[in-house]
Amino acid sequence: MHEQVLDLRKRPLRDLRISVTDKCNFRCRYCMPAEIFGPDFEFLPQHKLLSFEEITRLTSMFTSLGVGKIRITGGEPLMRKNLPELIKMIRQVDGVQDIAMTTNGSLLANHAQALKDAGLDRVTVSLDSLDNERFGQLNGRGYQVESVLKGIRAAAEVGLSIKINMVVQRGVNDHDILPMARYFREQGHTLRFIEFMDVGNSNGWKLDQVVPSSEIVRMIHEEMPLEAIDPNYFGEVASRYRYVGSDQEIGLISSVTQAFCSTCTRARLSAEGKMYNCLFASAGEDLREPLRTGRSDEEIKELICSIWERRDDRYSEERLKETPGLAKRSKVEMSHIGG
Ligand SMILES: Nc1nc2c(ncn2[C@@H]2O[C@H](COP(=O)(O)OP(=O)(O)OP(=O)(O)O)[C@@H](O)[C@H]2O)c(=O)[nH]1
Ligand SMILES: C[S@@+](CC[C@H](N)C(=O)[O-])C[C@H]1O[C@@H](n2cnc3c(N)ncnc32)[C@H](O)[C@@H]1O
Ligand code: SF4
Ligand code: SF4
Repeated sequence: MHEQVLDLRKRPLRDLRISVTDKCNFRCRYCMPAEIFGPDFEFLPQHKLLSFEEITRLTSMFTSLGVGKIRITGGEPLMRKNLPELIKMIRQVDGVQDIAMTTNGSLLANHAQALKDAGLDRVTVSLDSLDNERFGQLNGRGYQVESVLKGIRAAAEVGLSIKINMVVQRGVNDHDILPMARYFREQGHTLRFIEFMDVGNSNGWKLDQVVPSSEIVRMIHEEMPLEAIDPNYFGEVASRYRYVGSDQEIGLISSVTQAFCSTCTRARLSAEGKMYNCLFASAGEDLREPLRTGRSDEEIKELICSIWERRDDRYSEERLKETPGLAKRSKVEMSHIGG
C-alpha cells in the first residue's frame, strides 16, 4: 500500500519529472539563449550527475509515496549516454504506471526502437514550426524540420504513443499554428499548444508575446470545428479539444492565462539530484548528498515527505495577479529541471 503525501494546499504528490542532463544540442531562445549558454558555459560534470542507480533508487522512494507517472526530460534527454538502460531500470520499479519522455526529437530516429524495447510508453516531441528557416532560427542551431519529423515517424513505427508540443510566441511563430494543426491532424498525433512562459531568468519574456489559448482555439475552430472534452485524469496540464466528428484531439497548456496550480501534483528532480517543488522555484533541495552519504531509504523518504509537506508553490496563479513584481524573482533555468 502506497502512502499519500499532501502539500500545504492539499495537493498529492503523483508525478515525478526527472531531468537526466542539463546539456542540449539546441539553443531555443526561450529556454537556452546562445549568448548565455555559449561555448564557455559550464555544464554539470559527470560526477555531479545522479547515476542511473541513484535515479532508480529515488524513483522507488517516490513511487512508495504515491507517484505513478514518470517523465524523463532535460536538457535534451537523448544526450545522456545509454538512456534506454535507465528506462529499463525505472520500468522495473514497483508502482511505476507510465513512463514518458520529452525530447526535441532530433536524435530520436536512432533511439526509438531501443527506448520502446526498454519499456518507454510515450514520447512528447517538441516542434515549434514546420517552416525550415524559422525552425532553424528557433532552435538556434539550424536543425532542419525533417530531422524531427524523422524522429516522430520512427517513434510511431515502433509503437510509442506520441504527442507534439508547440510553444507559441506572438510575432515569432503564431503563423505556424494552422499549418501545425492541419499537419498533425492528418498524421493522427495530438498537438498541444503551450503558452510562452517566463521560465528561468534569461528568455526576455514579455506578456504581450503570449498568445492566449482562447485565441488559438478560436483560430483553429474557424477552419476545423472543435469541441471541448473532459480531462483524462486529475490535474491534467492540457485542456483538451476534439475535432468535431472525429477522435482526433488537440491540447492547450495555458499556464499564463488559466493557471493550473491548484491541481499541480508534480515534483521535479534535477540532473544533479535536487528536488524542486515548482517549475519556477528559486532553489531546490539536495537529495544527492543523503544518497551518497549512506542515508537509508526511510530517512530519504522522510526528507522527501517533509519537502513536499512544506510546499506552498503556485507561481503561475501569483503571476496572473502581479506580473511586474514577479519578474524580479530569481528562478531555476528550464534546461536545468526540464519542462
Ligand atoms: N507552469 C507550468 N507549466 C507546466 C507544468 N507542467 C508542464 N508544464 C508546461 O507544459 C508543457 C508540456 O508538459 P508535458 O510534460 O508535455 O505535459 P504532461 O502534462 O506531463 O503531459 P501528459 O502526461 O501527456 O498529459 C511543459 O513543457 C511546460 O511548458 C507545470 O507544472 N507548471
Ligand atoms: C526544457 S524542454 C526539455 C526537453 C527537450 N529538450 C525538449 O525540448 O522537448 C521541455 C519543454 O519545455 C518547453 N519550454 C521550454 N521553455 C519554455 C518556455 N519559456 N515557455 C513554455 N515552454 C517552454 C519546451 O518547448 C519543451 O517542450
Ligand atoms: S527547449 Fe529543449 S530543445 Fe530547446 S533548448 Fe530547451 S532543452 Fe533544448
Ligand atoms: S507554476 Fe509551479 S505550482 Fe503552478 S502548476 Fe506550475 S509547477 Fe505547479
